[in-house]
Amino acid sequence: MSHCPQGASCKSSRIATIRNLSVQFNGRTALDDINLMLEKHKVAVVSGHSGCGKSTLLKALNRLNDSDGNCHTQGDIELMLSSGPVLVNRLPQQGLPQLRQRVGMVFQHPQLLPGSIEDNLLLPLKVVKGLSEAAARAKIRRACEQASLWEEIGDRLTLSADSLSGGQQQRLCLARTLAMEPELLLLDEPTASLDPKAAARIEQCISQLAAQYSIVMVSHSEAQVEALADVHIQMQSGRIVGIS
Ligand SMILES: Nc1ncnc2c1ncn2[C@@H]1O[C@H](COP(=O)(O)OP(=O)(O)OP(=O)(O)O)[C@@H](O)[C@H]1O
Repeated sequence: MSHCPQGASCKSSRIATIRNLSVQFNGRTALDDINLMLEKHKVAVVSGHSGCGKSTLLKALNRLNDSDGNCHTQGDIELMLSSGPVLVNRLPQQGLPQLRQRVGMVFQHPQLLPGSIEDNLLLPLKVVKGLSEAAARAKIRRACEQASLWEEIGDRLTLSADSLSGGQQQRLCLARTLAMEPELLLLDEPTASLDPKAAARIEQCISQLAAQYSIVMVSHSEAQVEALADVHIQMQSGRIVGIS
């Protein structure tokens, strides 16, 4: 990744600038000429009908669409990270693990690794970040606290992650992502598979995290848009049709 030569760009209030972004899968358009600016430390909520391109837009920000060999992306995404500006679509393959640390993602359904709660928290820190066991352990409590999970799991870290409730599993995924210290947090319908009480816990976390992170979140819930969105991005058929 390129480094900012102490330029004003690092101090930009913008976390992402998307220019003329189009994405096709197998030649079919999923995103069509998206232009968008996202501000730092704001929550942008993306909504729109099923299949309109919301997840594709999120995944474009950390090049996750690339994992599908039939995906073709055009246009530019510039991220203003603490290390300097990064042109996402021009990063070589070997830059992607670092990009995905800086731009963390939580998916609709909890994506747990097989193993214990602490395995889930420690493994990415050790394998992806290359931290020692002690250094990795030092990070997990804070991440769990940020995800409002520590009180519930702090004394049972060695239990299987499968033993947690759906809402706890999703907050574990959030904690695992936060432990990697991302700058931009992508949340793809993080409450979709949860009951209202568990969803409310996650919403509470998100509103607290907003002070510290730049967040782009997909939601179908008008109440969530109302409660969480600094910016509401409405999509239709691969295009942005409203920003409010
Ligand atoms: N890996 C893929 N391979 C082929 N087509 C894909 C792939 N990912 C997405 N698409 C297609 O791109 C379009 C946009 O999909 P996307 O998942 O971004 O929609 P979405 O708005 O997030 O939908 P939902 O609300 O149902 O999750 C859809 O037509 C979808 O079928």
